Parts: sequence; structure tokens; C-alpha cells
Amino acid sequence: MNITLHNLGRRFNQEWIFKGIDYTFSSYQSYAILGPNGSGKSTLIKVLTGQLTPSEGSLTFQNNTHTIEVDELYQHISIAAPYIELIEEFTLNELLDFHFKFKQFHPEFDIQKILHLLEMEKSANKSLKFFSSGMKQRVKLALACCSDSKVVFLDEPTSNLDVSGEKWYLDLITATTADRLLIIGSNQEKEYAFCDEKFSITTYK
Ligand SMILES: Nc1ncnc2c1ncn2[C@@H]1O[C@H](COP(=O)(O)OP(=O)(O)OP(=O)(O)O)[C@@H](O)[C@H]1O
Repeated sequence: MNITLHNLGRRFNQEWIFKGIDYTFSSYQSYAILGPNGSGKSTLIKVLTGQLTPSEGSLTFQNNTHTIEVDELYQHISIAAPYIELIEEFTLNELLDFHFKFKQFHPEFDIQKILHLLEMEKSANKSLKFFSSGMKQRVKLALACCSDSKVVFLDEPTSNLDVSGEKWYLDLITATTADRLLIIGSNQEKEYAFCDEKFSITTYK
């Protein structure tokens, strides 16, 4: 899928967070959205994923020759971000069952393979509310990357991960995102060093 931004801007009240963005995020490429704390990375990702509307300009989502409307977008994307909460009353098994009622599996995965990938077979019947923050972050990343979506958005992907979790994240990216559009919001190079393109939000202040 290609996502094309036409003179895109977003403000909160009187404050422009970014404006005048003309840019295309192209199929099969990986992009890092870069900028310091508070610069607007998450805001841009929320606009790109239809969680926020633009204040000016527009976006088009093009899958081959087919234009996707913003209300259909959720069928084509997956997201892991600090502001996307897990349903903590569910056990891990229940959460995976629930999630994959709405999403298809990435061709390489099923529930057992995801539990194995997460190294959480023994926690499958434990409620998410009892998971550590690093375990929850792994679950968020696995749900996003192991769904069969054209576009994967990851905002601050290694937050709460330790050094072995960071390596696990990089292995997950290699295993699941080669043939998709990948967009990462980050200000830590270890999270995005492998990306094809770097997009600096401060250019559009
Ligand atoms: N709902 C909102 N209402 C008002 N202002 C907001 C809202 N959401 C974000 N902002 C403001 O927009 C600016 C950009 O915030 P955003 O979270 O997009 O930055 P970020 O680059 O993702 O930051 P970080 O690296 O700290 O996660 C900040 O000044 C923030 O206070």
C-alpha cells in the first residue's frame, strides 16, 4: 500500500504540530519518523492510521489501483503503540483468540507459533494484568507483526524492553516485515537503524 500526504497539517487548538507535508510512504519500504520528544511523531502516526483527522490537507491510501477509504483502513494496517492498550482482563490465550477473530494470521504464524515466538507458552493462561511491562510490549509487537496487514506501524517499539528484548524485536522485524510497508516512530537509533528512509518531522514545523 502507498500512503500519500498532500499538504498535510495537524494542529491542537492554535498550535501547529506539523504542516505542509507532501510525501509518499511507499509499499514494501521501511520508514523511520524521527524527532525529539513532543515534536509530533505520535500525532503523525495517529493521522496516518485514521485515529486523528488532519487539520488541513489530505491523505490517500492506495492498494495497487484500489483506493482505500479511511473507514476501511483498519482492515489493512496493524499498530503497536503506547496508547493502544491491551485488554488486561483477558488471558494471553483469550487475547490472541480475540485479536485473530478480526485479523488474519501472517502466513508463517498461528497461535502456537506466536506463543513460542513470545517465549510465553507457560503464561498462556495468565491474565495480561499480571504481565510485566516488557512482556506486554512483546505481546503488542507480536500482535502487530504477526497479523497479515499491508502496513505495520510501530511507535516507540522498544519501550520497556531490556537488551534481550531489543534483540528479540530486531529478529521479529526481520522475520515478519520484509514484504510490507513498515513505519516506525522513534528517537532511538537502535529501533530504526535498518529503515530504508528517515522522515524528520521537524522539517514540517
Ligand atoms: N490531544 C492533544 N491535545 C493537545 N495537544 C496535544 C494532544 N496530543 C498531543 N499534543 C501535543 O502535540 C505535541 C506533539 O506530541 P506527540 O505525542 O505527537 O509527540 P512525539 O514526538 O510523539 O513525542 P514523544 O517522543 O515524547 O513520544 C506535543 O506538544 C503534545 O503536547
